[in-house]
Amino acid sequence: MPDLIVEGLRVEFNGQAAVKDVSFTVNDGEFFTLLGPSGCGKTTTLSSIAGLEKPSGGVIRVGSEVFVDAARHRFLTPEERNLGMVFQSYALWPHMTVEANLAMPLKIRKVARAEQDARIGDALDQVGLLPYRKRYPHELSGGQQQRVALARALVYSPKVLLLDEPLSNLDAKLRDRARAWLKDLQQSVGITTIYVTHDQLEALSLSDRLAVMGEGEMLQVGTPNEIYDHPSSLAVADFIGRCSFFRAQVLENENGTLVVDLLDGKGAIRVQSDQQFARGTSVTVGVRSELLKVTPPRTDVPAISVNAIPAELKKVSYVGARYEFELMAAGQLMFAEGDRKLTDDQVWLTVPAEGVFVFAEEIPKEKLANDPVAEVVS
Ligand SMILES: Nc1ncnc2c1ncn2[C@@H]1O[C@H](COP(=O)(O)OP(=O)(O)OP(=O)(O)O)[C@@H](O)[C@H]1O
Repeated sequence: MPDLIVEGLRVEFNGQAAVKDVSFTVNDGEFFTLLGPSGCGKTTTLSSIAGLEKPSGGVIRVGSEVFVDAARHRFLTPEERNLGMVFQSYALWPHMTVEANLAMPLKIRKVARAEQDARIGDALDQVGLLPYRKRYPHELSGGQQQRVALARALVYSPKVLLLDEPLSNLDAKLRDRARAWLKDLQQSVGITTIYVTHDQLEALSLSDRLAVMGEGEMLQVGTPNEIYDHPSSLAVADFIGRCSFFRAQVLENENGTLVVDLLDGKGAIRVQSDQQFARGTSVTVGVRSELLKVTPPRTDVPAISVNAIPAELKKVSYVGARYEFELMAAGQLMFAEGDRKLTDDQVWLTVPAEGVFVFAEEIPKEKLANDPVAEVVS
């Protein structure tokens, strides 16, 4: 199956751009995810590929076939594109059996009766629902209905599969199982898939590559590891995983080691960075919560690490296998994790020298500790 190419996509609603100059390529057989907060333009991008929105700019191609070329006023209809689609609401026809639901797209495409039966059998087998072909949707669980919706999207061998938050109606446990099952199915069918979600766990676990979107733009495209370990901006680091941020100023920059002064007068920390910053540059240091270490006040931390700073423990949450901590340190609200409960108010927070991010960007105002949200949390 061919690659999908989106170039310079722009979509406007009432003169306002919901998608601005978005470009990406999805490789043959790849599971590619559009990830981002609500309203950032994921569904609009997917709908433009499906032919449900009419872009005002850009080109969309699958292999050599041009679906959209806005400058030339070329827009194929959804039917001409032959793409499989599954949305949040499965939209099965309630008065039709499972097999009748699957037969519908084949009838529309005028597939011969004998072939219809064979294809329906194959598609139901793929999703593990062959024995359920005579049932009606209300006789199936939510997860099973979701599988029928997927079988219906696969039954006519589409070029590309488009999935918009297809697991969001399932409860947490079922969702975990459905995620594993969906990945296996996609790999066994080998179909190029574009998946839309705002759930980062889903995106990281399912995708070969993903695109993080923000306010109608592409912020970063990469593998889950690239995006988690090397976010290109503060916004991406903040959206993926849980990150704490320190405002700092560069004191020294030698051989890949930065010494940065925390701006609340609590001292300096040393971090590794392959980026060059001039002395005096204002930077933001980002640290993943799982890398921040919290230790009780009795521990002689300064002897162990130069990167230990005093912190005030604000909140402890038990989340099963571990504890999550919210702390105030260096004038900022911080997030950390640990396997032991802590009860002291005053603790040490150790920042690792490696694996941190240094951005030449200011922390957005709403992230600062004195904003109303942070105050409510503390
Ligand atoms: N038909 C429409 N008319 C006007 N504005 C729209 C329309 N559809 C979407 N928008 C606006 O375009 C922007 C992008 O919407 P879109 O649905 O693509 O976001 P999303 O990232 O998929 O969000 P969510 O995760 O909440 O589904 C939003 O600001 C939305 O309000």
